[in-house]
Amino acid sequence: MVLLLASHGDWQEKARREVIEIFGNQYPNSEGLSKLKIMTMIINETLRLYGPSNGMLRRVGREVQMEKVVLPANIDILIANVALHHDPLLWGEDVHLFKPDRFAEGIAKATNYNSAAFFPFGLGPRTCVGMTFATTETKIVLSMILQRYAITLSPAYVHSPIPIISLKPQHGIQVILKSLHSDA
Ligand code: HEM
Repeated sequence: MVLLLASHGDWQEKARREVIEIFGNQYPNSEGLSKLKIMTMIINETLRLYGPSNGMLRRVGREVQMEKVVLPANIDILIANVALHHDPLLWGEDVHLFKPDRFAEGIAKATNYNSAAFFPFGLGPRTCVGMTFATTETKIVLSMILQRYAITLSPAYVHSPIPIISLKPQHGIQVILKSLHSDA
């Protein structure tokens, strides 16, 4: 998210305005966190483009037919949510662009009510148990950064997302933080 906000100053500004409107310069509180609409859109769009999970492994228990495809028993399959998150048929030709507006009216609307189009935390009974914790933590940390710093991308940054168990920036993410308060 920090990378995407560093390279999309307009969204960084929108997110900061929302944070200041809701929290001012105070620590984030739980009531305010539930009101962060712009930030929720940004989190969802970030998870769509660069979600940590590359896919989910499953063992096929018994032979199943899915339309023309037959899956034999006892094979392992990878359900690549990352492929679905980048499918132009589901998201449109601008699928590779960072456009949080897609989520302006929620996930159901963004996916055209297709729950299998966006599942960064998995689907069904094994859905991530840390989902609420992870999103709440992200909102708190990001709010506190945006209250204090303007973020720009360092010229040293080289874009190279790489799947090593989860998706990682191969060479790290170098950003420049500029304090928004003269006394900080
Ligand atoms: C942005 C952060 C995170 C993402 C994108 C994420 C994603 C996922 C995904 C896709 C699965 C499903 C795996 C599968 O079905 O095979 C999963 C499962 C799980 N996650 Fe997360 N996760 C995140 C953060 C966390 C955190 C912070 C915790 C713990 C505090 C956590 C704990 C778990 C556990 C225990 C499972 C296994 C649930 C089960 O099998 O019943 N996750 N996560």
